[in-house]
Amino acid sequence: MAVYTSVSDEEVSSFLDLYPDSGRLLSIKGITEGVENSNYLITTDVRSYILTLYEKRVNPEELPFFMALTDHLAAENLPVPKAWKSHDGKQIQTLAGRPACLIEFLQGRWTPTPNAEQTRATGEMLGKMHKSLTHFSENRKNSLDLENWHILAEKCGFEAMNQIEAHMGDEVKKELDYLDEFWPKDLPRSVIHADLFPDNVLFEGDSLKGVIDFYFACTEVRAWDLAITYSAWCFDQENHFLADHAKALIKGYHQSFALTEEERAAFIVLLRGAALRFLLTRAWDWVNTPPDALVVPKDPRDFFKRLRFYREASFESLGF
Ligand SMILES: Nc1ncnc2c1ncn2[C@@H]1O[C@H](COP(=O)(O)OP(=O)(O)O)[C@@H](O)[C@H]1O
Ligand SMILES: N[C@@H](CCOP(=O)(O)O)C(=O)O
Repeated sequence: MAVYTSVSDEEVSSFLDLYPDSGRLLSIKGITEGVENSNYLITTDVRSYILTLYEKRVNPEELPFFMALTDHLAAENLPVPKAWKSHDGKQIQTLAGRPACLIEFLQGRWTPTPNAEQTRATGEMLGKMHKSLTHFSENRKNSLDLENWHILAEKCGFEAMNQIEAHMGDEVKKELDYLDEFWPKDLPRSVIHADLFPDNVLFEGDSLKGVIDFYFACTEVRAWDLAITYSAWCFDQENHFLADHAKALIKGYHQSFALTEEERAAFIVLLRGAALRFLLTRAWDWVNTPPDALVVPKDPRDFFKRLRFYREASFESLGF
């Protein structure tokens, strides 16, 4: 579920009046997918829109960065949703007491079980975004970097993680020590998507129609974005490694952008960092989401299993 803030027909009609040629409101439908913000599908007699109301996890001061990022990628014909501009040129408004944007609606649907061709297409699109972002000059600090993984792990509690699954907390502690020692410091950095999971990529058949949800985008080690995407796309729902998906993802990425030798050499460390980052944010939500909450927390054990897989993996088995 992700409809935290309710809006009335009257509020949305007045909101649409702020935008040129937005049309007459026909319907408002709350979108239950997603976890961060409230999203509505708005249909008018002219077109469809996504109305996003930003909830507590997005800092309103950072919204201009996200708008500049999607404007930059869209200007290079990449399929990302731009925020519409109101009569007075503003992309960010207030609605129902929350910062709000009217976002371009993209066709397509996400798939929970992507095939190898969809995975290749996603790698190719990630490479295109990375290429485009080599000349994007804005920056945003990663609020979920190695330093913050330490803080999050302490806040979660190693014992609480051991309760989620035996040894989870102990292994997280060891992994943090490992990453402190080996996390690469000198790899190329740029703005990255940082959350390119299957639920953020829209397809019609195998044709990639859109990339959404840039609200974790930040300035980071660029190849870590590929490691995050790999960790999200190259395992099945029982967390078995999908070697054909891994090969396809890397092949697709190389069709539009190249990894350096140093990035390839560091890739297992980057994968371990990706698995730990999602293990920790999920563990935090797991222990802090009340049982009666409307949002179902995602399972941290998935990334515990993937982390264990990476610790045992050889470079040759990774699909390069
Ligand atoms: N621009 C868009 N075009 C079409 N559908 C979208 C768009 N943005 C979001 N959606 C739909 O809304 C869902 C939740 O959006 P998302 O940005 O992932 O939310 P959250 O930030 O809360 O996680 C997506 O899975 C998708 O179905
Ligand atoms: N991709 C993350 C959760 C972030 O949620 P999103 O709905 O904004 O993509 C995870 O799977 O842990």
